[in-house]
Amino acid sequence: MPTGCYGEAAAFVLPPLPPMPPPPSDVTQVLLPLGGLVGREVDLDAFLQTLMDRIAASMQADRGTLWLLDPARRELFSRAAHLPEVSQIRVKLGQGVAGTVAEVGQAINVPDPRGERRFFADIDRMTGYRTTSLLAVPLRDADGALYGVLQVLNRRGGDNFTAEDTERLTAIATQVSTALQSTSLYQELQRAKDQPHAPVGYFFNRIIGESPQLQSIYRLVRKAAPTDATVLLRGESGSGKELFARAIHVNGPRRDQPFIKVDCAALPATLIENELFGHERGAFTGADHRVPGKFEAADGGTVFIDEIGELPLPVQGKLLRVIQDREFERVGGTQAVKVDVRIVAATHRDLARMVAEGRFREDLYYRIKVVEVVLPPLRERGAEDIERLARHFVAAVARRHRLQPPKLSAAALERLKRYRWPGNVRELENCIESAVVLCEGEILEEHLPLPTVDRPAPVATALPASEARPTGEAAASATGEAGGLLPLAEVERRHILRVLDAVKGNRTAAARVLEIGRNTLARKLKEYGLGDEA
Ligand SMILES: Nc1ncnc2c1ncn2[C@@H]1O[C@H](COP(=O)(O)OP(=O)(O)OP(=O)(O)O)[C@@H](O)[C@H]1O
Repeated sequence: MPTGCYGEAAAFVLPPLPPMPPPPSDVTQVLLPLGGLVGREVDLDAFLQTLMDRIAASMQADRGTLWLLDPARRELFSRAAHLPEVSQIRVKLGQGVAGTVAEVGQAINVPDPRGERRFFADIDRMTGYRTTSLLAVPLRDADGALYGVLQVLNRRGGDNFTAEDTERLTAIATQVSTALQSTSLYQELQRAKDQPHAPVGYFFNRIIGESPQLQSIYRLVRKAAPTDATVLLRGESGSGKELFARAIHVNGPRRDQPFIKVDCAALPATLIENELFGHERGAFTGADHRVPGKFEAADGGTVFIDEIGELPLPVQGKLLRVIQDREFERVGGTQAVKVDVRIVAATHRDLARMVAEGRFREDLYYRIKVVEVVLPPLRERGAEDIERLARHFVAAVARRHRLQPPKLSAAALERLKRYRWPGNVRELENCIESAVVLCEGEILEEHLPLPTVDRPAPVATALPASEARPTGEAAASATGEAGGLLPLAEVERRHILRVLDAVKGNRTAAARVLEIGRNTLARKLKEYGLGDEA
């Protein structure tokens, strides 16, 4: 189960949740509609969130948590929480109330956690939340095997949960189990049983996409993630390189250690070495104390080197040494510093060509591309993936801005599918965000901030995928409004402005798409009278 998507990608709008509905007399009234949601839902996170919101509301509880079992690590991990303060919590079996429920397989009702030996106060410390009452029941599959725990916290009005509440939550748990068993989440848990060493819970659930291209990437990433292999991610700007770099980290053995990103394109060449390796006191004027670099900060974890193609040649040599010998010297230092890091790198450039041109070290190139993952541009992932992503972003953005999720009109959807997305998923996300904020009720074609003239996708591109540059809308036409031919400088100006527009004014991303430096871009914008505000 690589993604948060499953089932038919049909139109999905969460029904509005009343702030505090009275407890329904019949449990089925709370959860019956959820069965219908499962088949239609396009975003697993959104589904689980709705589920927990409804359970908390129906139990008169302040919040609820869905815990799932990771059999390899003998741990429970929180998969969805009503108002979660931290993204994921893990507890050992037998630890805390939920861990005890998972171990003994029976419901536990804790009226007052203070002085309750099974209560695990660390969680409150972690979240800053004060638990005053707690009820947790086991989740079992159709065969009766325990695979999780359903928990609610702090009954409203300061009351304790009653024996009737325990019965009610147990009945809800049976229904939740039925609903969950038709999701890919449950299938992932089942798969984990056959692979006792593969930890679960670190799904690619934030990555949306089911196209064959993405499926083969999930397979590759699933194999590479649990190892320490260096991974090179290639793909256009906004195609999801960083997202996959994080997925590799959290699906691997270093997941509890730091993930540190260094963006070589965002730093002047002179500062990159300092950023990566740190410096000793006195290394240069103003260096009045020793500063550790990103490699030291990431010790035990992963360093994500974004836009590795921008790494100056001398720094490439130093990086090679880190990969080979796991050691380096700080700037201005002579003493070797040992580090234990995994390296994941990304680039939109054709590094093989840079090697041939002498701009990238061949030995480093082979060292970093032990596993190479090529992310397709969005336009090559097919209309269905665009639709899935669009629906996912509509729901996510509406949630983020506390708005009612609007519907996407058929014409708007068609438009999204035809557009060529030079800024890839990032551009789609930004486009949907602005449409969600501006529309009322329904996203219509006119809410989408896209160029008005859409051209059909070219049949084939003469460039290799890694080098393919945006065409279609992003490529400026050589003719002006009256059909007369334009001077080269004007074509360039229009093209730059269109790319900038496509990446929502993000200059770093625009410079990357245009394959020019940020400074060059800034200079050109100044020439166009756009100065710093562009
Ligand atoms: N498959 C996907 N599912 C959901 N969100 C995605 C997906 N791919 C990308 N995104 C989102 O799109 C945005 C851009 O992705 P990301 O930063 O990973 O791209 P990138 O290739 O690293 O871009 P750049 O080269 O410009 O740094 C992010 O907000 C990310 O969460």
